[in-house]
Parts: sequence; C-alpha cells; structure tokens
Amino acid sequence: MKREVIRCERLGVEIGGVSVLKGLSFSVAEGDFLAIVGPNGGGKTTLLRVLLGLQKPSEGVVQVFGAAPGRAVGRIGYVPQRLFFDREFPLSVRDVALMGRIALKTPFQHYGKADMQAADEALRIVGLSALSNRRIGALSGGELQRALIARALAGKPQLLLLDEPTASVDPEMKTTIYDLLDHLKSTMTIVLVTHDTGTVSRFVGRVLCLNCSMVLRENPSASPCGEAAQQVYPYPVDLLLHESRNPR
Ligand SMILES: Nc1ncnc2c1ncn2[C@@H]1O[C@H](COP(=O)(O)OP(=O)(O)OP(=O)(O)O)[C@@H](O)[C@H]1O
Repeated sequence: MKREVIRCERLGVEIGGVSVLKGLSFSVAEGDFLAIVGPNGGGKTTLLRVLLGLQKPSEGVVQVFGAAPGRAVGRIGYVPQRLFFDREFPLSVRDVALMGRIALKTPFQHYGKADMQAADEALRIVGLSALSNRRIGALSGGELQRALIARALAGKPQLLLLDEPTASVDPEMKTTIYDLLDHLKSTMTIVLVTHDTGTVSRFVGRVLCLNCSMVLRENPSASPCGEAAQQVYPYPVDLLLHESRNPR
C-alpha cells in the first residue's frame, strides 16, 4: 500500500472571521499528482499555506508526512503564485536555485559542494543551465517560473506544491512546464493549484474542486452544466469527469 503524504479531515480555515475553507476532507498518497481547481478566492492558496504550516486551521485534522504541517518543510518544495522582488537586485538564477537548499542548512552554515551540485542539477532539469549566471530580473516570465521550480527542486523534495505556475506564461511555455511536471511525477508527489482545468486533466491523476459550484458530468456535450460552469469561470470551460456521486 502507498504511504499517505497528506491527510485532511474536516479541515476548516477562518481568516479575519470569514470562513475560507469548511469541512474539507481528502488525502494524497505517495506518487499522486493532484490538481486543485476552483474559482478565484476559493481557498486554493490558503490550502497550500495550511500544508506548509503557514496558516493555522480553525478546525479539523491536517497531517503532512504523518506529522503536523510545518514539521516536514525540508521534504517539501514550494513554488509560490507570485514573487515580489527588486528586478535590479544582483541575484543570479543560480543564487535563486540555491535558496532551495536553505531549509536543509543550519543557521549561518555556508553552501557546500552538495548544495551547488543540487542547484545545478535542478537548473538542468528545468532547462535553465545556460542562464544560470543571468540576473534574475532579466528573465522572461516563463524563465522566471522555471527558476522558481528549480529553487523548489534544489532541496530534492518528496512533495512538490505549485501555486498556478502557468499563470501569465504563453501557451508554448505552459506546455513546457506541464511536460516538466509530467516528467517529475514519477519521482515525487505533486499538488498543483491551477485554473487550466482542460489541460491538466491530461496529466494529473485526480482533481480536487474547492468551493466549486460547477457540476461535472460524464457526458459534457449532453449536459446543460456548461452554462453553470461558464458563470463561475468567465472564459472557455472544459468539463471534466468527476467520480463523486454528489459533486460540489
Ligand atoms: N491574509 C488575509 N487576510 C484576509 N483575507 C485573506 C487573507 N488571505 C486570504 N484571504 C481571503 O481568503 C479567501 C481565499 O483566498 P485564496 O488566496 O486562498 O484563494 P485562491 O483560491 O487561491 O484564489 P485565486 O484563484 O484568486 O488565487 C479570499 O477571499 C481572500 O481574500
């Protein structure tokens, strides 16, 4: 039987007195590739923050690698939705990849040979070796996303959490990033927050819908639910198979 990597039972999160997530139960096993979809403000980033131990649940049980969130940071790679930084800051692509090793170091410990090798290997995997000395502020949007994925991979994670890594990149770069994740899925557990429901259904094993009001059916072309989905998402919608008998 596969090891359980994530377990959420009746998870509830309130922020500023407002319920963001309520009664959420799901689990992720080792080697799973799970996509999390849902409308803007549906709580997707909040869920990742809970898994990282950055947001406290208000109710329910959450375990990551069998322990409380935050206890397994060194085993998790995280690609955030946004990175705010000074584009003029003299930080190279390799420096950014090396940051992925920080969680594995003790305070004030310098990077060693193993850290350099891990960073270079991560840059090779994402196809950025040739740009490793380039200033991070001089990268294109798609290159920056791949640098952030390299940073997450440099720590050699067992679980990779990605928050909309294909937002604001062109279709060709989206394909590059999904091909990369498709390649990585045989070596680690992946949880991907995305709005690309149509595209990811080709790559992922399961889809978790957070606060979705759309109904997903077996034969979308014969179903009126496309109209309902269209009201949730103001752009073209692909309908997915959903295994729940009572989908939400
Ligand atoms: N620090 C905060 N203070 C107040 N409200 C917050 C805070 N963080 C999140 N929220 C609220 O929680 C809700 C869920 O936010 P979250 O970022 O998790 O949604 P999301 O599904 O990731 O959205 P998107 O698809 O737009 O990225 C939103 O209504 C948001 O405004």
